[in-house]
Amino acid sequence: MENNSNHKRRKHYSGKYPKKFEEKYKEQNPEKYSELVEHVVKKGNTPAGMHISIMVNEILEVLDIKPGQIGLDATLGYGGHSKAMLSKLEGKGHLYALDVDPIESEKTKERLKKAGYFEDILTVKLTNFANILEVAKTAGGFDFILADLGVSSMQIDNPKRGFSYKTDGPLDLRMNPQKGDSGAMRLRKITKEEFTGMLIENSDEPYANEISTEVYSSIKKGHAMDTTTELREAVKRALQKCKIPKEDWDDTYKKSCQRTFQALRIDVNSEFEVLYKFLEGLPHALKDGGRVAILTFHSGEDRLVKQAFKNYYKEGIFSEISKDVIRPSKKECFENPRSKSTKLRYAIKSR
Ligand SMILES: C[S@@+](CC[C@H](N)C(=O)[O-])C[C@H]1O[C@@H](n2cnc3c(N)ncnc32)[C@H](O)[C@@H]1O
Repeated sequence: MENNSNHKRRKHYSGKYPKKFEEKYKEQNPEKYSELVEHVVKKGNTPAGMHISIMVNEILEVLDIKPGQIGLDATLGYGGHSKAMLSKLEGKGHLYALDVDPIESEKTKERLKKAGYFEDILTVKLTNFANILEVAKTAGGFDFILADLGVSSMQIDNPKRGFSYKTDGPLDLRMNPQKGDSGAMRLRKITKEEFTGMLIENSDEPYANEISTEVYSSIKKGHAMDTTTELREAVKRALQKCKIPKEDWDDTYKKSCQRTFQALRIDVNSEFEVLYKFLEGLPHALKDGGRVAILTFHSGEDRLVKQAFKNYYKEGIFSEISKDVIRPSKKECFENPRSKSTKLRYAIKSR
């Protein structure tokens, strides 16, 4: 009889289609299963392990990239925007691309290499965009800069990263899991009052006090918030005490979970602080006449960008700024629902 002890069977899932991230191994291998990946995208979903870049055409239009220019993608992610910007360089010039995520940026670097983008045209750096001035010094200033803020779909969809309340995993939420405190550690270190403040300042959470009271009474009873499920369940218990009308329950619960996880993520990754530093360095990093485009995903981020652009315009540092935010088309929102909350602003540095 044949010895099959070394033979590994693939994981089985119940039902016709895989539901869990780790079961979607075909989607995570787009080179081998390109037809399936195309099918998933056409249905308006993001394949596991992939990120669909947002407002690519609008960004290319405002950045007006010319061959030979030097550019910065401050948030490399899956590399979709980088690829689009590189194609505009037509093999001449250079693109610097930054990310803080050591896991995904390494994969993206390899993917872009396979697509023919080597170190002569592309430099990938594992660094925070708060360090924009150091990178600009090396590059000699930038003709164009893009920042697509927040997290990638690869980060959100991987339960091990702990970004989503929808799947069970460790309450991590760090874009770089090798640095700093995880979400669970942060909750252990701060007070109930600090958590309330975080929920209000970072996410405008209307049930901030109720949620932090529930979270900290659970922690006091010895139930550490170590997993995404534990935090989600604490949000649920808090809202159950708030007498929310039955017809509003699903929406309220979903939004409070989203806002709670967002608030903690912003805190864990110091997102406002690093954006502030990036915006502060921006005028010095851009060459005269250089262009910048920034995609934001929540009002706190957009407020910071809008204010900085307005100030630089008033001071004469920027010659043009977007009058209003530019939003994704209806078609894009339909094809990629994750683009719905996106706001794009651009600016041009004076000559
Ligand atoms: C929305 S995704 C970018 C997607 C990318 N534009 C694309 O086309 O695939 C945001 C990325 O920025 C990274 N990121 C977020 N904050 C950062 C920061 N302060 N410095 C560097 N990278 C950051 C995240 O790790 C994530 O990979």
